This record gives sequence, structure tokens and C-alpha cells, in this order.
Amino acid sequence: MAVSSLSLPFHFRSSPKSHTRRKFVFFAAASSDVPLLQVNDLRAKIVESNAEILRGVNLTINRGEIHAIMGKNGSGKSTFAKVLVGHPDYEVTSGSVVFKGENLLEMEPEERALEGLFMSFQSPVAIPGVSNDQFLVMAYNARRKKLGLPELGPLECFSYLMEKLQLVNMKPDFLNRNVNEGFSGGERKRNEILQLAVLGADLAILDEIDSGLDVDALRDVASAVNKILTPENSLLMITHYRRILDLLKPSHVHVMDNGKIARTGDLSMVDAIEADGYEPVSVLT
Ligand SMILES: Nc1ncnc2c1ncn2[C@@H]1O[C@H](COP(=O)(O)OP(=O)(O)OP(=O)(O)O)[C@@H](O)[C@H]1O
Repeated sequence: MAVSSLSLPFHFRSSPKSHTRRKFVFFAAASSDVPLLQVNDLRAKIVESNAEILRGVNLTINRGEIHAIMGKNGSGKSTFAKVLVGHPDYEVTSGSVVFKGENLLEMEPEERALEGLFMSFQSPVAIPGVSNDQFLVMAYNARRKKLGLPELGPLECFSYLMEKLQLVNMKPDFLNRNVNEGFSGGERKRNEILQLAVLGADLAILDEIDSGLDVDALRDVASAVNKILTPENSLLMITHYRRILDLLKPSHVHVMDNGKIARTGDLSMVDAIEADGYEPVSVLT
């Protein structure tokens, strides 16, 4: 099976829109003084209904930073994440997103993944008929190819996957099962982190990775994510809960309200949210 038919870990295909060339490329992209992700005044609507959901999002993420987005239900957090990875349900109407110096919005979803943008979904889907190890090996070798590295053979792949399984504390038999098929909610979340550990990423977006996890699973997931993070990569997580924030210690906490980032602070802002709700911190500053 070709990797393109598996669509990497995003579980959706490229949009049928024609692939236009990128409008601009900054050749200083690898330099650490260029933001890893720069989002400017991003607006997006739902294709089917034309309803505008993102109403001017601004966000800058540098390498080595951990960002958290919180906010009321329905404020647009998941939509923002899905727009970043190119989900076909949404259309960007204005604004820009520059990732590693390139125009992200003109890349197909698969290309975004190969460039090092990873997203774990709130409800990871099952892929019937495709085993976890088959999926991981194909996706990982596609990423290695993109990075100019030789593909790994079956034996090398096996030992690489075993090492990553240990990192997320998953049993080896999960490799033989079909992707997410019959997995419990918590196992699906762990499996998302396994995918991240295997593929690596410049920017990992974790959408409510903590929801539905028991305390031990949450600790395992946070510990694995902490081991994956380096000064060269970054994390953007969406959450409603303090516990994962205490484990991953974001440098920046944002509150999204009505399709915009209304407030940015540090972990101390979460105390205020827990005490008084979102209203006091949801005023655009
Ligand atoms: N594909 C879609 N079709 C219809 N409505 C959508 C779609 N995607 C998002 N929406 C709507 O857009 C709004 C924002 O949804 P989104 O999932 O981004 O919110 P959220 O901040 O992540 O919420 P939660 O905290 O509940 O997960 C909601 O009103 C939602 O119903």
C-alpha cells in the first residue's frame, strides 16, 4: 500500500483543490531566530455552511516552546488546530500561516505532515485492515525519505518501534492490531503519542490528549511527551484541565474566545481561570 493512500497520521486526504506554488520562502527558516510557526490574522470558515469560526487568530511559536490553548467549549480551539493541518472541512478566508519559513496554507495535508507538523485528534479514528506496525513503518519511512535519510529495513524498524513502545509504556501486541481498531479511548490516546514518538515532529499539536485518560495513563503520556521534546521542537496543546499543564509546564497559556486568542499569559493565569471561569480573562487585550 502506498503511503499516500494511508495519508500519514492525519486520517484524511488532500483537498481536491489544485496545488498552487508557495508564494514565499524564507531561506533563513532553519535559523532559531525565525519563529517555527507564525500565524497572522487567520480567518477560516466551515466549507459546508460558510459559518466563520476563526476570526483573526494571531500566534507565534518559537522552537523549544510549549504553548497551551484553553477556552470555552465551541470557542474554536479544535478548528484552529485542524485548519493548521489542512482539514478539508474548513477554508481559510484570510490571514497567513508560516511554518519553518514556508507558507503552510499552500501545502497539502500530507506535505504538512512530512514537513514535521503532527496532530493528535480529540477522537482518533480507526483504520480497518491496516496494522499499527505497517502504518507506523510506512509513515516513518516516508518522513525519513523527506529528510533525506535512507529507509529503515524490517529489522531496524522493529527495534526502533520497540524502543518507542517502551517510551509510551504500550504492550508490543498493539503493533499487530489494526490502527485504533477496538482500542479503548485511553489506548487510542496512547497510540497517538506512539505515532508522535515514532515520526518525530517540529511542531506537535495535541488536541485534548488528556481527556479520558486515567491518572497513570496521563502520567505515561506526559512523561513520553517530555522525552520527545527538545530545544528544537515545540508543542501546542489544547486542554481544559490543569493536571496536564502541571506535568508539561507550558511557557505560554492562551485563552481562545469566539475564534480569537483573547489573552496570553503563563501558568499562573490557569489559577484565575479555575477560580473565576473564562469570563474575566476572555477580554481582548
Ligand atoms: N465541521 C464542522 N461542522 C459544523 N460545525 C462545526 C464544524 N467544526 C466546528 N464547528 C463548530 O465550530 C465551533 C467551534 O468548534 P471547535 O470544535 O473548534 O470548538 P472547541 O473550542 O474545540 O470546543 P471544545 O472545547 O468543546 O472541544 C462550534 O460551534 C462547532 O460546532
